[in-house]
Amino acid sequence: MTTLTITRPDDWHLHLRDGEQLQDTVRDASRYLGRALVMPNLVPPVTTTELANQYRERILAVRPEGSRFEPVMSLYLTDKTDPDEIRKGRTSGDIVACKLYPAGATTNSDSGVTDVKNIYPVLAAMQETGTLLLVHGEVTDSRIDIFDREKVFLETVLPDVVRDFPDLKIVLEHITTEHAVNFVEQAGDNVAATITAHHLLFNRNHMLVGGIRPHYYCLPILKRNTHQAALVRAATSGSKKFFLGTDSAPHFQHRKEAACGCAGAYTSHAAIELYAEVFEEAGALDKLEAFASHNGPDFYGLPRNPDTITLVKESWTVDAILPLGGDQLVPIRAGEDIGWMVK
Ligand SMILES: NC(=O)N[C@@H](CC(=O)O)C(=O)O
Ligand SMILES: [Zn+2]
Ligand SMILES: [Zn+2]
Repeated sequence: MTTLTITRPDDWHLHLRDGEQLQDTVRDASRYLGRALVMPNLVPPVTTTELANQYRERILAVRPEGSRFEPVMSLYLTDKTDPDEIRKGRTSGDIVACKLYPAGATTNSDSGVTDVKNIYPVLAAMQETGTLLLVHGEVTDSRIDIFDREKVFLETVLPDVVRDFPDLKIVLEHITTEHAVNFVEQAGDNVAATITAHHLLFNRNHMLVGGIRPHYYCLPILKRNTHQAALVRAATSGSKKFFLGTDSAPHFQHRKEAACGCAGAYTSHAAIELYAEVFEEAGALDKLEAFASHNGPDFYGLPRNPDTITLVKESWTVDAILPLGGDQLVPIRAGEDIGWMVK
């Protein structure tokens, strides 16, 4: 039996949602994660330390018995975010990062930032306090093709931010292109990226060949296979600039299997197992620990988890549907097998 023991992983990009959905998302997150950076795109968004603290309490309240899973909280930036709110969040100790959603770029981003220049005083406060900037890196200009939106963001928006805030720690979230890999590799040590399991496993053919498959639809959208290959190379390279962020984003089945379906893929039920498949396929299982458990906390300036988990090479079948707040969702790999299991 093949086993793999690694430092306990963290997920640096996770959507736990709220209300009745929380018990289901937190149960999956608690399976083996030490921590998760909890995304603030609730409705209404988590824009203040007070809202983040309340949200954190709601998450902790539904942790399964005995779980030590720790949510790490972030704030949602808007055109109106007050720089003092950043200082408050940092000194009160709990806010380690803020999320930049270009207005309209993705699920629940309507209150996002309309022009990055509007938040320059906020970015200055973040740089000063060591608060990380997490970026959904896509432009929203309707004239730009959806498959080019990440690339254009990297050409037209992010270079200014990197130049104007040389000490700001920036995480380019859920990268999907070779352009993003190159951008991050060429930037200084203050720039890193998260990579999802689904962008490593799939490309746009999985979503569009032989019928349109809404459960593969997420943002940034799956790209062509050459980009997928670049992501696998980056994740399995051993570079400290790339780390695990699932972007597991639950939506009800009926909201995805619809004429206008929601963006988001759910992988929390099997995330580390899916990453293990990718790393094994790439002949790089020895690099999984750095990607899943070391690079993230090192970049965030937080301690690595003190204990380990063990993965066993044993096949199991994913349920066709999973519960979500009294309704249901269709997870990635629904009804299919996965080759690794958490012991
Ligand atoms: N990734 C997605 O397609 N959706 C995310 C939002 C996001 O991370 O962009 C969601 O909240 O559903
Ligand atoms: Zn996003
Ligand atoms: Zn996300």
